[in-house]
Amino acid sequence: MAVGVLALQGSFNEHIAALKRLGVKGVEIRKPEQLHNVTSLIIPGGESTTMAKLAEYHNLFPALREFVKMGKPVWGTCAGLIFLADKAIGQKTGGQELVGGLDCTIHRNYFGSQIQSFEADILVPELASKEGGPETFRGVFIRAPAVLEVGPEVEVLAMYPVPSNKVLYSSPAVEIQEENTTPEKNVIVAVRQGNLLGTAFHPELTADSRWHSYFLKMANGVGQGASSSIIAVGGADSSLNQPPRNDLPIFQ
Ligand SMILES: NC(=O)CC[C@H](N)C(=O)O
Repeated sequence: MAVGVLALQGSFNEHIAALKRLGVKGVEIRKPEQLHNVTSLIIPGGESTTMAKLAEYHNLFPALREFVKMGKPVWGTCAGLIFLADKAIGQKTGGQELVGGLDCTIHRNYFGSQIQSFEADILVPELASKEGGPETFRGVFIRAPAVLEVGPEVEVLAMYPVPSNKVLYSSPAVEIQEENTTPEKNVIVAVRQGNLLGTAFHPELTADSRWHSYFLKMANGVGQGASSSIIAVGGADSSLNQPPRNDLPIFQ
């Protein structure tokens, strides 16, 4: 079956295009019953409060929670990561509904407002060991969240060293200090807990397909003996083992 992409708001088209580059069909999901047609799901970045209101309007929360509980692979990028968190702080007044499932606390706008958005190369040891290619990945952080605390089941896949004079929110993240440098806080920006994957940045806005390829392998149960369930689309390179394309971020 195909990969679903929650298509209420945000960068769902970009995820579908990234999947297509890997030869996989992404299916837009707007209604609860459409989740029956897919075996995995991407929740894109966008604006989580708006996305939550739309999800509520379409009565999607119970079906999304059920999808997560059934152990189906779900990847949340940015606002999608906020959706998957068990707890979010920095929410608008009145809060917002979350899907939950990922045992962590997220700060919704950890790095500040829209104009504090940035790009940075982040170290991605787990991704590089599974997908090959460079040890770093170009992280596009757009009014990005960060993970403040994780539970024991959560695997940290990437951290970003933020100079502590730029840290807007104090968290128990690890502090590192070298001589003659500004102390840095290592902030968690990518996590995995079983079937759930979360990235605070936007891999769908870069030409490096390794996070999509990594998720497709989760979705295909590679290494767990499950049979392949992803639909390949014609015309694109359907190999998931192709060397990563690292030419540029789509948006620079
Ligand atoms: N690029 C993004 O998805 C930003 C998410 C944003 N911080 C929110 O609250 O929704």
